[in-house]
Amino acid sequence: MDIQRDEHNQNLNQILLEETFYVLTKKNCIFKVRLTRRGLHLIKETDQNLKEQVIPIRDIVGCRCLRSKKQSKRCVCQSISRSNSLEVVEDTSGDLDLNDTSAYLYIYAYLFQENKKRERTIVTLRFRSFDKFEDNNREAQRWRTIIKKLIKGESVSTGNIAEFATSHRHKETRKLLVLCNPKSGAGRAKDIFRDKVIPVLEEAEIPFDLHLTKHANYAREFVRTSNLFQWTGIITVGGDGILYEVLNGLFERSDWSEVVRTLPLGIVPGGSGNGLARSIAHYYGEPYLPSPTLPAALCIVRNHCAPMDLVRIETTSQIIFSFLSVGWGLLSDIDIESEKLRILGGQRFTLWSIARLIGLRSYGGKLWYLPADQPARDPKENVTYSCNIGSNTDLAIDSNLEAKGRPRVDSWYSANSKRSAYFSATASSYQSAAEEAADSRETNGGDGAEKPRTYGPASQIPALTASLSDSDEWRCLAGRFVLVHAGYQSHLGGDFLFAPDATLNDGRIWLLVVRAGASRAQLLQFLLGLSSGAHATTKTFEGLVQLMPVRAFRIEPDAGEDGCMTVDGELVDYGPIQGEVFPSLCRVMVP
Ligand SMILES: Nc1ncnc2c1ncn2[C@@H]1O[C@H](COP(=O)(O)OP(=O)(O)OP(=O)(O)O)[C@@H](O)[C@H]1O
Repeated sequence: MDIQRDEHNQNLNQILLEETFYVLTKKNCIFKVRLTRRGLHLIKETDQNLKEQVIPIRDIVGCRCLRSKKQSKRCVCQSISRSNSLEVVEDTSGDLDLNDTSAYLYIYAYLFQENKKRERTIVTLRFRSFDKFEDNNREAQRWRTIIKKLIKGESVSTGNIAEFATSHRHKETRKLLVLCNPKSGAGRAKDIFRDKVIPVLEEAEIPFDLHLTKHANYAREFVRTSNLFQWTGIITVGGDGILYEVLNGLFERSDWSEVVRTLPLGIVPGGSGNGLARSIAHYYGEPYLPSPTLPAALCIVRNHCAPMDLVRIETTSQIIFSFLSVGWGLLSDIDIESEKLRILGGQRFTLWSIARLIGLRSYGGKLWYLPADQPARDPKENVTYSCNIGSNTDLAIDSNLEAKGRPRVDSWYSANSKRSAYFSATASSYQSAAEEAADSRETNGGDGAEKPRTYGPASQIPALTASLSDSDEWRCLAGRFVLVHAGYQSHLGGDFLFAPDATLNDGRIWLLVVRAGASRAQLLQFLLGLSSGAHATTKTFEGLVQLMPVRAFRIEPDAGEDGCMTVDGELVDYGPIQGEVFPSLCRVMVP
């Protein structure tokens, strides 16, 4: 074990490149600069002593080779602030200082400071050993190429390092699609992207195509209909709503499986609800406040991805793929009803929480769930619940997806369909694909344009139309509830720590249940605890509040009552709803 660790450390500390730089402004000050797999080592040698600073590779976002714009007498190896930058330009610029044959390597890093914030640092290395710019540039390019490879996590062998400046010269293969909702939050998403993210993308030399959404569902249509494989990742700038659109647009493509496997999603928080961005920062220990955009920008440029669970939601009228939560009761009421106070920003939630506590409501119904420790049903096992799943001819389109689980009833659903005819408490009734096509022609004014279908993995649980029984597998709570909220990330908002133990791909849905009977004072304490996660451990109203990990759930509200039901903060039809987790179904960009 120790031998392995020693070898690993040796490998990390092996010198890949090394150069000496002088700082002319400081007498007798020499910097030895080394590049190892661990990072960039700045070793300051003076007459008396030797000081070393290491800039870890994981803190470096990129580096660029530049040339001086006007004559400069400084030789640099130091951290300089943006305002103190040299006048440098791209080698291709028409504004070069031809008298200066130096090549400048700018290395951009965001270093952790003692106050647990990240600070931008630029290390500038001036290569000028040779008489010709081309020769100096070759050296600078060698450093640039190897640093870029290390940032991307690619292997670098010492054997062929000499060739790196020429044959292996770095060429960026990534190109990102950016979908920005200019209306999200306080309407600052576009400015956030321009001011906070573009500079980091430029430092990392990652090209992107930016599309501003023009209306609700623009992003959904865009990802459904575009050739997405021209990009290497999809970035959303806005709130959780724009990501919800993108995700569900992806599942309206017949090639969804290839898309979610090959294109990671990146999230730049710019809306009023940024639960996933906050959760990702939490999982990776990245400082989020006061500037939540930086961790997101770092995720985008670092080329690190992690699998993320998705939850397949079935309502009476649609199939949805959800990354954040399903809500019924108090929390959804506050979220949706406070929309009219949008102008107040985050304060609207506080104000409406008080209003809802005064006019406290509860909702009657049944909550079914499959505890997380229950093993998944063997797909080959015979399914015994009473569910009419249609004829095989209806399933032809997605027959390759039918290998496991319940046959694909969802391929008949139209994403925007409002029909509730799919749900029947007494007998299941699913329409065939042919009927659906006929209906869709009617609802689309007979022009033949079909509404999009939802694809995705086949369900492993009984259809929403099938009744459940309180078996060994499924558990049931019946009665009146103040709220039921199913979340799959740690945070459901910037300051809403919903499930402290959740991770990106734990294969769990965290079900929070508050039963009717809790007093207003207890509920106030509960609501106050949401920002710190205290609600998850509080013992003061034992029995009335539960937070439990499950694999699947179903909510069946009593008929005759009305309320709010949300998926990822978006309002859906009030009625029966169920969800099941699909572990690691997509990939997201992480720090
Ligand atoms: N250009 C646009 N104009 C109006 N609405 C849009 C536009 N683009 C997207 N939308 C809609 O705006 C809604 C909210 O988007 P988003 O989540 O990005 O912002 P938000 O401020 O966090 O929203 P909310 O607080 O309502 O969740 C989404 O449901 C989306 O469909």
